[in-house]
Amino acid sequence: MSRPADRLRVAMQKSGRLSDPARNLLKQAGFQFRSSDKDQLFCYGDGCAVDLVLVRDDDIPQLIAENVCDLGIVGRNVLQEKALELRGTAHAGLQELMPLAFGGCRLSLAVPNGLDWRGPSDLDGRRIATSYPELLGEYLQQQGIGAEIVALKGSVEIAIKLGKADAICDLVSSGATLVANGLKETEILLQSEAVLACQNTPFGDGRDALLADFLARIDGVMKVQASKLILCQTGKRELDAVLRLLPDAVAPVISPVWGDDEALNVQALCTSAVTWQRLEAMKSAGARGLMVLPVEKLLA
Ligand SMILES: Nc1ncnc2c1ncn2[C@@H]1O[C@H](COP(=O)(O)OP(=O)(O)OP(=O)(O)O)[C@@H](O)[C@H]1O
Ligand SMILES: O=P(O)(O)OC[C@H]1O[C@H](OP(=O)(O)OP(=O)(O)O)[C@H](O)[C@@H]1O
Ligand SMILES: [Mg+2]
Repeated sequence: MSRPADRLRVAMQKSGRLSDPARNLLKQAGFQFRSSDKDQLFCYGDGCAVDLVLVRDDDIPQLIAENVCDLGIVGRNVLQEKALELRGTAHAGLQELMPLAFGGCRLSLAVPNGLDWRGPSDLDGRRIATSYPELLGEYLQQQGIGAEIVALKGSVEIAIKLGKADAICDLVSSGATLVANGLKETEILLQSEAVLACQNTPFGDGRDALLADFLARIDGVMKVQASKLILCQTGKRELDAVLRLLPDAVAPVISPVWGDDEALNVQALCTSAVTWQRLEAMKSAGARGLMVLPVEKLLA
């Protein structure tokens, strides 16, 4: 099915963990839609050439692979599982364009608490329940482990109690579900988060320019989210030590303090986390009057 060359069609989860953050991201990037009703499954862009398709997250990679949608916001776990499934078919070629810093979780192996875990080879000849048979299969192959994969759509943790499996491979975030089921995490197969996905070949029409603009805006929002402006004062002798704690600062501005020849003002735009620990370290290094401000918009 061919897509109109003058509009981008973006697939995202209708309702679930990724829906609200994905909507917010598009909103922050200035994309608005004619309907904000969640039951409206196709939302036309309002004053922009981007339309939304709201679906189950599992369907997003296939919709992109089949050219029904141009882009998708989906977990890396779901994208990579589908990409492996489509390997060698006419619909291969899915790619991750950009991580989006929400929906963080990991795909992990877990075994009963009581089991003495020595390493992945303990799984040789065992049964492992999972909703990610492709990712698990690839891992087992790489590790040279001969285990049986028991594919389940959900509630994977119960498989051991039901006698269907000896271990599981499932998503973990807080770890509470594992604890509640008497399981312990043993190996991480994949660190996941929501990503922007598309095909790995250019559209070859007007959508390439639309995609470049779309990515520039999303990238701008991601940078603003990560950016903080730090303001402080320090002595001339302490300046180097303070700046060493700001390795991510983009061209810090250093200016004199009126009426104090020994003091300097420091203004630094930081692009990674500004934690309390970092501020305390700066204070110990000689920074005073530390202030951290959010950044609303950035135009490079
Ligand atoms: N604790 C978690 N458990 C599961 N997924 C998580 C977790 N934390 C983040 N995620 C991410 O959120 C994505 C969507 O999770 P959600 O539970 O909403 O999916 P779902 O139940 O399959 O939804 P759908 O109805 O769209 O199929 C996951 O694929 C994963 O990338
Ligand atoms: O480490 P935690 O924070 O406990 O999160 C992990 C759990 O969350 C997900 O299940 P979900 O609640 O989506 O149910 P489902 O697997 O049955 O869809 C996942 O499949 C795990 O069971
Ligand atoms: Mg799903």
